[in-house]
Amino acid sequence: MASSTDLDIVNVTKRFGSHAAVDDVSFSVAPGEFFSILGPSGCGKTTLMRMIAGFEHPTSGDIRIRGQSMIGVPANKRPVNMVFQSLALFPMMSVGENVAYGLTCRGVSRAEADERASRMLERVGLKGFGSRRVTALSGGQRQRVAIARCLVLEPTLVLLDEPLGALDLKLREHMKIELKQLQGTFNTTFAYITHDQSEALVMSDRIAVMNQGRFEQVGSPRELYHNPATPFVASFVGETNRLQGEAAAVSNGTIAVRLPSGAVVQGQGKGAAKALAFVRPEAVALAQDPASLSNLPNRFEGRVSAVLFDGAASSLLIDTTGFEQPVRAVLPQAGPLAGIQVGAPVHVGWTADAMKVFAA
Ligand SMILES: Nc1ncnc2c1ncn2[C@@H]1O[C@H](COP(=O)(O)OP(=O)(O)OP(=O)(O)O)[C@@H](O)[C@H]1O
Repeated sequence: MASSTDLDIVNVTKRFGSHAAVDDVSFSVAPGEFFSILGPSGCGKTTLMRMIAGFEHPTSGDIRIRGQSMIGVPANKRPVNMVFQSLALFPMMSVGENVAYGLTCRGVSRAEADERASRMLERVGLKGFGSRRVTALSGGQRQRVAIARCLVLEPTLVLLDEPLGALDLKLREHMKIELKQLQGTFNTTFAYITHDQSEALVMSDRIAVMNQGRFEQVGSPRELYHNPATPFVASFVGETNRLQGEAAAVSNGTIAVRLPSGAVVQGQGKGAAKALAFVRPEAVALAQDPASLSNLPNRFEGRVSAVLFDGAASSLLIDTTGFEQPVRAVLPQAGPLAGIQVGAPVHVGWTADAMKVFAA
């Protein structure tokens, strides 16, 4: 029977002894989708991926690929290929031999395997590299060989386990974009695991945020960023200011949170005796004249404690009256505040809509 999904994870649990590394996780991935699983070290991402690949077996639940249950199907019989952080290329083989290897293992003739490998190398931008040693390639080129070696087998699903983890920052930034574009041109379904939120945000159609064996939220990068469902998602995805306090009063859907200093912030959401409030740095308005913030329910005075210069991503830390932690705000690119210095007085403000409140 044809399936409208490439991957279905149905109530999958994996226990090691009494510890549930993966705890009742369910999700589906559509054909051609770039789906990421994002979470901190130890949250269970690798265990989940290994179960999909067939290197590990679920304690309970089902894993279906194009509607077919994979329970009991050995790893080498699944229509799945995996790209590892180490890439696991064969250093003794040429680039072309690395890409052709999986095909010859499957009984494809040498001539045809070479032909398909060279076409695949062309598609990943490595035309003419077939006879090179893999050791004579840059980190980014090796990355592309690893992808080519995987895609040449035409898997239904490609699993990628932190494949950019070993690259330096600059190359990682570049490969993020390249990987996304490659996935788009091949229209192959990718399941990607990472602990790097910016990788996940840039590349994914949808992201599952994983914490302690469970999915906290599944959504598009925008949904996760703008409408986090839990405090964990709010703090793990993107930069944010996090304030702890107690929920004071609720009126017209706005909730007031009293900070330990007695200062009160206004936000949207649900609070309890203990509440957590989050506001993104780019939602914090800055002004030298407090009158220009008078329409904002959250207005405070402060003083710049640090200027974190990073080009267009520059930010300010502002010691703010009544706050335990400095408030982080985006450094304006133009106007009177663009050149603001440490020690300068400044007023900060934000709307109640920009502040998400959760019961702690
Ligand atoms: N074979 C195993 N036996 C016992 N415990 C295991 C085994 N494999 C993983 N675990 C435990 O399961 C939990 C999840 O591990 P997993 O490797 O899936 O996490 P992860 O999110 O991929 O982390 P990382 O990003 O560090 O690789 C951890 O607490 C880990 O110690």
